[in-house]
Amino acid sequence: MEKYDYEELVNSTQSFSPARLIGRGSHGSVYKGVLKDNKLVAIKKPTRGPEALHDKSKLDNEIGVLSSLRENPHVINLLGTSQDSANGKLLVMELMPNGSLHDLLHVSTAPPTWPKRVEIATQIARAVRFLHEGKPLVIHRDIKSANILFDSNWNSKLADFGLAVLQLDSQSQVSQPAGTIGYLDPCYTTPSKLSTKNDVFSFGVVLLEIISGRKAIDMSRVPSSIVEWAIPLIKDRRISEICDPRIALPAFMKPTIRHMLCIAARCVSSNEDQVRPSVAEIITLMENPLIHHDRVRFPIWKSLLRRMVLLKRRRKLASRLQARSCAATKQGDHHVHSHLSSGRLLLKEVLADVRSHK
Ligand SMILES: Nc1ncnc2c1ncn2[C@@H]1O[C@H](COP(=O)(O)OP(=O)(O)OP(=O)(O)O)[C@@H](O)[C@H]1O
Repeated sequence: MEKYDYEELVNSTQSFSPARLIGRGSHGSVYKGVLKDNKLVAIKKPTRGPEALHDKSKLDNEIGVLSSLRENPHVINLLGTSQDSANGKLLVMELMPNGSLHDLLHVSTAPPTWPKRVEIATQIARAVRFLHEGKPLVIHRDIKSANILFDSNWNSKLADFGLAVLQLDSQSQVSQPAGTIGYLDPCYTTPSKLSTKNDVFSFGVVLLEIISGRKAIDMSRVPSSIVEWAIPLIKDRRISEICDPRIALPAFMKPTIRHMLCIAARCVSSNEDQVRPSVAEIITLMENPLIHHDRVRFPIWKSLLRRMVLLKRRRKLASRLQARSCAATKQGDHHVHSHLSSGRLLLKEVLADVRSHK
């Protein structure tokens, strides 16, 4: 991890000018910086003012957690830090120029396509698995669409580790429950309830958000919570009512989206131990189509039914041709008979029949 000279960061952001401000979070402001070698970076600087002390500890925590992680394609990459006696620590990370998933879903006028939504969900799940299976294990505690950012190739990465906890850290057991309303696991009520399943709950909310295009909490609707709204609809299999109405769901995507909604419902279940899956299980479910219960059940029945119908038709046709063959033999029509007995005519007719019913 690089140690940046504070003056270089000042110059790279035109003295932290408002023109370079990307946005403000709860524990700092993020600026776009252009380093001497023209490399583009994002620089997080604690906010000044009465909340500065709190901001500083969150920023320190973010630096501590990010610097303990190996590089991962779906987790924001920490490039380095800088220290200034007056301004404290600054965090330098890769620049994510395409904004957040929150903006893509709720601000942009071009909502993502259905395959893109599935890709985003899969990439976030991979990021969470990396954190949960890593050494040390990390619980993010603030998985939400505003913390999922897009790089120049529109790949998603999980960012904002201000609330994250390292499970090996003895302090982690005493952290007070924290997160964002709407994404926060209702089972996480005391410090001792901290677990990876808290992140799974938040991931489930993000899945619902990705599929519906609805905000986690929307005060203009009843119910305002996406979980309360979506779960009864999923149970009643009213899938089309959940899907983002701004973009038509193609038929070929329906089984996948139905399957993803079933995963989301399990993620937000209050039965943490038996129903809520681990993120490893979520990825297995997402990546292995054989476990796509909904996806498999209907096509298998459909194709079995279709095969039975075709088999019946073939048998009928075969017996018709058999009858014609007998008649031709009786009448001495050897031309027709030779074709029929060699099976060529039979095969041709059967194929034509099958094709006409495809
Ligand atoms: N690496 C980055 N590249 C580009 N933009 C970023 C980067 N990191 C953060 N941002 C943007 O900077 C703003 C502030 O981010 P930050 O992570 O501090 O807070 P937040 O996620 O918005 O809020 P909170 O900390 O309250 O959860 C957000 O608009 C975010 O999208």
